[in-house]
Amino acid sequence: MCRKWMALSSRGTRRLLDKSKTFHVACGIAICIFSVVHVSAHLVNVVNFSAFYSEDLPALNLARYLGEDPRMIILTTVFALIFVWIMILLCVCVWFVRYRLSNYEIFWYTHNLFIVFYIILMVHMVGGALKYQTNVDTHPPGCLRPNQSSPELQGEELEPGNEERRCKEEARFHPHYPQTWMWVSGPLCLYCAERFYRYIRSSDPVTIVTVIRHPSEVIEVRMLKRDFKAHPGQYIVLNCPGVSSFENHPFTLTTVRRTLHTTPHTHDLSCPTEEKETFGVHMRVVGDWTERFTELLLPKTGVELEILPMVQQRRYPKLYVDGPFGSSSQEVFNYEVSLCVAGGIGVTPFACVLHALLDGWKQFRLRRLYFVWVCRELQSFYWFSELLCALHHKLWQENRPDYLNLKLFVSQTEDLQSMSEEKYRPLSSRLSIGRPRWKLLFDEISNANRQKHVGVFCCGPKGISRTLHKLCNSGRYTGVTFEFNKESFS
Ligand SMILES: NC(=O)C1=CN([C@@H]2O[C@H](COP(=O)(O)OP(=O)(O)OC[C@H]3O[C@@H](n4cnc5c(N)ncnc54)[C@H](OP(=O)(O)O)[C@@H]3O)[C@@H](O)[C@H]2O)C=CC1
Ligand code: HEM
Repeated sequence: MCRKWMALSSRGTRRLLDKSKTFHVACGIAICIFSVVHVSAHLVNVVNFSAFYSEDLPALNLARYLGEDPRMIILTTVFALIFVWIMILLCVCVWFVRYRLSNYEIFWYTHNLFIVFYIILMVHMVGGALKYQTNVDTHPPGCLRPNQSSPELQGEELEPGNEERRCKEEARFHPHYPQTWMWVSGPLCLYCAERFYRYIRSSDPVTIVTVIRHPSEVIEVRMLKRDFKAHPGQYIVLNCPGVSSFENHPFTLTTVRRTLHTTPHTHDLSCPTEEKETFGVHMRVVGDWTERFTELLLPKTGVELEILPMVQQRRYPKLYVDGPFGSSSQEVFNYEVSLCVAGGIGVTPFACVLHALLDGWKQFRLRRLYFVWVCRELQSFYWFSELLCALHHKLWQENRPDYLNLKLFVSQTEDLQSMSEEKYRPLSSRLSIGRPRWKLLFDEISNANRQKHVGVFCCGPKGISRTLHKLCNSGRYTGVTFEFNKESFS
């Protein structure tokens, strides 16, 4: 979960760590499974301590007397109580993960109990229940005490020369040195350093400069922040205390830099591809956080577009930004051929990619981009219609019409209008009805790009990424390799 360190890592490491959250969940579940095994072993141990209470070696006992009720041992010894608490904390930590999407705060509060979990984990050996013998040489296991006779000799005295079987002194024991902290402290320090760095860096609020209401319940927020640097495809995490002090929501950067035209659909956009201090995100207003956030930004309905001169900054809500963090769509440029598939607002990670190409496509390894965008309504394409048309015209002017292979699909066909404005002809002529036929698309790409590695990037409803992931791994395309890169925070 050290997102910042990962954003600094090399491309190969980043690809490896791209599934960091999935890996974290797998580790979390493994921690739960092995904690159950570990605690069960302790419970069996507690029963053994009670059943095998030793009069000879009192230092080894945990029970106070033979046959003591194991439950009493658990409730009255520090070490046993500790592992009961660890399990309670772990169950709370994990149980509330299910509320992460519906009520982030419950998740966040309970999940941060991991700090207490780790502290107890590091000290849980201090009870000293498990010991090792410190004088095996002077009291070898099985040696005979002064008043003890050898069972084999039936009570007869040891003949001379056999004395070495006698114990030279009483057995001495010492609790094991607690080692848990050695295993846990490294990663924990790394994570604490990450959280501290993120806290410092996100502590000053951003300045909101523009809020735009787009069709299909999407708003765009443009912000200003000193020393903010980002690469195409990265994402930020927004926190608006006016909505919730602990909810942090990830949004991909779709940066704006220049002034807006009059209507909300046309704006000249550019992405953080050079020293820019402004950045922006598009967010679909679904769910309690985005709805409440939108009310704070645009309280009056019907306000389409609001650019306030800096001096007249309306009292927008305080907004804090954590990030930017790396994401897989940064890899789009590192393939010769890439396929970007966006479903609905899932287009946002690719908006930055398109901006970067508009700013200067020649600088990248990428030589051909297949861009497929599926939306429910025609209106949604207006979110980035200017950008798509600008890139299309630029590539035609620079005599590279084959660089961008654009396909738009509108899946809901009732009361369909067309994109009638002349300037959107490049889009309306590439618009199809219904969902894409993925196999046909992959056949087309594989026939046109023999012996190539094609980077497949997807952001949108899970159904799309599952279908594409399966196609990439289907092995049905000889002579071309499709490498799947999933984009998601959820
Ligand atoms: N960086 C990130 O991780 C981001 C992720 N997202 C995710 O992207 C998604 C986009 O949400 P939203 O805008 O509401 O998308 P929609 O639910 O509006 O769906 C977008 C389009 O995808 C189509 N679609 C859905 N499933 C398939 C499929 N299996 N094959 C082909 N087409 C399909 C839908 O067609 P139909 O109408 O026929 O269902 C629809 O036209 C969200 O799940 C969000 O979590 C969003 C932004 C950023
Ligand atoms: C001992 C067990 C666990 C510990 C110590 C732990 C710890 C953490 C930590 C430190 C974070 C990072 C929060 C951040 O920096 O944003 C985190 C996030 C997360 N954890 Fe766990 N976790 C545990 C178990 C689990 C399990 C079992 C699951 C799922 C089944 C899970 C799901 C998540 C998710 C989804 C996130 C991402 C939160 C976000 O990005 O908003 N965790 N966890």
